[in-house]
Amino acid sequence: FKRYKSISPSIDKLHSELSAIVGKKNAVSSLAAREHHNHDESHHTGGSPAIVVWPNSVQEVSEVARACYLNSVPMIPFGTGTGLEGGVIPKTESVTVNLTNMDAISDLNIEDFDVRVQPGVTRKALNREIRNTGLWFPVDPGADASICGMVATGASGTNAVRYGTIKHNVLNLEVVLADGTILNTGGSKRRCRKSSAGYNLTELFIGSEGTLGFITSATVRLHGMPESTLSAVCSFPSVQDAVNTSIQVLQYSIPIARIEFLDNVAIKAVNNFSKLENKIAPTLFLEFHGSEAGAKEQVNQVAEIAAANGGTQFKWAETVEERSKLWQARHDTFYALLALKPGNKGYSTDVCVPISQLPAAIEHSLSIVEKYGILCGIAGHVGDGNYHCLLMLDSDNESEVLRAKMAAEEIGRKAIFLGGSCTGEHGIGIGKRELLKEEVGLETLNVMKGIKNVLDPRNLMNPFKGLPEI
Ligand SMILES: Cc1cc2c(cc1C)N(C[C@H](O)[C@H](O)[C@H](O)COP(=O)(O)OP(=O)(O)OC[C@H]1O[C@@H](n3cnc4c(N)ncnc43)[C@H](O)[C@@H]1O)c1[nH]c(=O)[nH]c(=O)c1N2
Ligand SMILES: CC(C)CC(=O)C(=O)O
Ligand SMILES: [Mn+2]
Repeated sequence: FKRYKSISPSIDKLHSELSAIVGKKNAVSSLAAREHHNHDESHHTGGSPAIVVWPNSVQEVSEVARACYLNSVPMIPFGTGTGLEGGVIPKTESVTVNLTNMDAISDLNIEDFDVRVQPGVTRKALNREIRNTGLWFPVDPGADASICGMVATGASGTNAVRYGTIKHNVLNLEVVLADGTILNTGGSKRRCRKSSAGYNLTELFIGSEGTLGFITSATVRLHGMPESTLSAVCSFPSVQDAVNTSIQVLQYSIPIARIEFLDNVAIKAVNNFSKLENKIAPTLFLEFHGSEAGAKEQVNQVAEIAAANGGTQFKWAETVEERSKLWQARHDTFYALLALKPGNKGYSTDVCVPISQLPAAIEHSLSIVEKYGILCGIAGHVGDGNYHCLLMLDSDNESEVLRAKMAAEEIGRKAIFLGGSCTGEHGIGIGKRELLKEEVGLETLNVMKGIKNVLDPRNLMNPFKGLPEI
């Protein structure tokens, strides 16, 4: 294989130092390793890392960080590479730290509903491991992402309306800073539901996108498995009718577990891709959790609201297999939409607005994609006010790439105008750094910069991501 040829001699020196820490086979600069770590699932592009390392323990992560710090070489944490904002893509000569070798699940406290996971543990692996305990970890970004990666991006998914986002499900984090310092954000061994002790460093690291340090373990909350689960699909005469239904469900405080919106384009795509036969219309995918009586009561209330908004009768997923097929189809919406234009890349927006502003925001988004002539499907976690316009683009077509970028920016800006955010769950990454400035304002951005400066004074943790240059 071709080894990486660095422009700076310090990279060769660093490679020897890293090999001494993690072992020769875990410090690699082969083309295959570099290319495996030069992309995520987004349309974003950039360079490849100079070296990829696979540490096996928090002590090794700390020593790796120390070596990079002393050689002033940037570091990029790598989870499972399912991110949608280019967060793992090097923008300068860097070392990528792949954390998947650290895959221990420990400290499972069934009575307290909590567990500790290292960065190599994905949400599906955790749920497999605890399946006989009656507990589960509900945060589900569709992809089988690492839980620490989900912490790093501030992820959520289809269950957030009932169980909260990752932010609501983290109790403590173990973190390694750029200079190798190891700390626990809530203090060592802390795993209580509440704490008012000092600044909330745990939340500081949630959504930090690898720019403040490595998350080397997360203590997360678990939930009791519902006694009864019912899933259904309901279609509506218009986008407004579907969205109004979800707003009213929330206004009536119905504890719905999932309420997901798909527009006509997205429904057509998932029908083709996942062999479903849904009516081509604005649609809600719904799920109800509770006791048998409780879930049925929710169903009756939501059915009444849906009918008042012109919704069809619920089409039920009757068996466990049908239910998982339905939700797999929802999780595959990204790939289903891409299959509409083979060879295209997907550019996903991720705005989140106060739920009352959803109809105006979606209507505006549709007018924007029409204005720029971009094929787009919409999928949304409407119960959270969060939706994605998945813009399909031919990355060789410069005009289309530019138009998609302008459309995404206008959609993000409108959400900010409506009191919302340019990103509900995917993060800032490479593409939304300017929008972050508009969203939080210069004063707040300056405080963020100050925090970054304290934790990473040499700007070595995942530079050119998240915060814009001021
Ligand atoms: C089909 C499909 C569908 C979805 C999604 C993806 C795909 C492919 N996602 C996005 C994605 O799954 C989500 O952002 C995950 O949290 C990324 O986790 P990875 O482990 O893959 O992080 P990945 O390796 O991609 O890294 C992402 C960022 O986090 C940093 N990072 C990763 N691990 C770290 C660690 N241990 N310490 C410090 N920094 C770390 C990286 O440096 C990078 O900046 C999503 N998301 C979502 O919230 N809701 C959704 O509905 C979906 N849906
Ligand atoms: C590309 C996006 C549509 C992925 C996502 O976040 C989702 O499906 O909810
Ligand atoms: Mn999503």
